[in-house]
Amino acid sequence: MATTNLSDYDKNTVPDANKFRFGIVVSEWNSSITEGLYKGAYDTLIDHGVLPANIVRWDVPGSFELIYGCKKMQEQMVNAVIAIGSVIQGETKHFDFVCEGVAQGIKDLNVMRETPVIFCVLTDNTMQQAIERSGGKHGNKGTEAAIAAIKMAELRRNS
Ligand SMILES: Nc1c(NC[C@H](O)[C@H](O)[C@H](O)CO)[nH]c(=O)[nH]c1=O
Ligand SMILES: CC(=O)[C@@H](O)COP(=O)(O)O
Repeated sequence: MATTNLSDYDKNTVPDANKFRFGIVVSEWNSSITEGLYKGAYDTLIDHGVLPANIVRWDVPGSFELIYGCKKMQEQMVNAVIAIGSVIQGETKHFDFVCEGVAQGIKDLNVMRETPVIFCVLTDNTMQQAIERSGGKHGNKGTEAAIAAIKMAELRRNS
């Protein structure tokens, strides 16, 4: 059963993000998808008061490189990091290893360091599924990730 719309949320539950700075690391693989995710995340951050100058973007070759890119981004003066990628099933088990590796790597960054890293990596069976979740009929996971980033930055500030 497909997920509910990823972009539906109550704006009143989101803290003012004017004081926060965010790093966004974007995979170049399936760039038509990752650019849609990035737009969703960027527009949502701006919508909640983040200044354009406080959004830092780095690109990496593929989703597996998100781990290293986010690790280095955590060393920057940012309140939270968003990892953006799109992994689409091919003919082999490579999909499984990339997806599991990225999920575990980003989990490890959240465990080992203080700056939260938000997992905005689509892991789809088909390109159509990816299209539907990066600005299509199921919304935009980039929007969801930006909201999570703001909430986690606030949690870190208050903890
Ligand atoms: N097939 C996809 C990849 N594969 C590339 C890896 O992420 C990595 O860059 C390579 O193994 C070298 O380390 N990456 C995606 O982001 N999406 C894919 O569908
Ligand atoms: C997820 C991948 O790395 C995938 O695109 C590779 O395709 P294939 O499994 O057909 O080699």
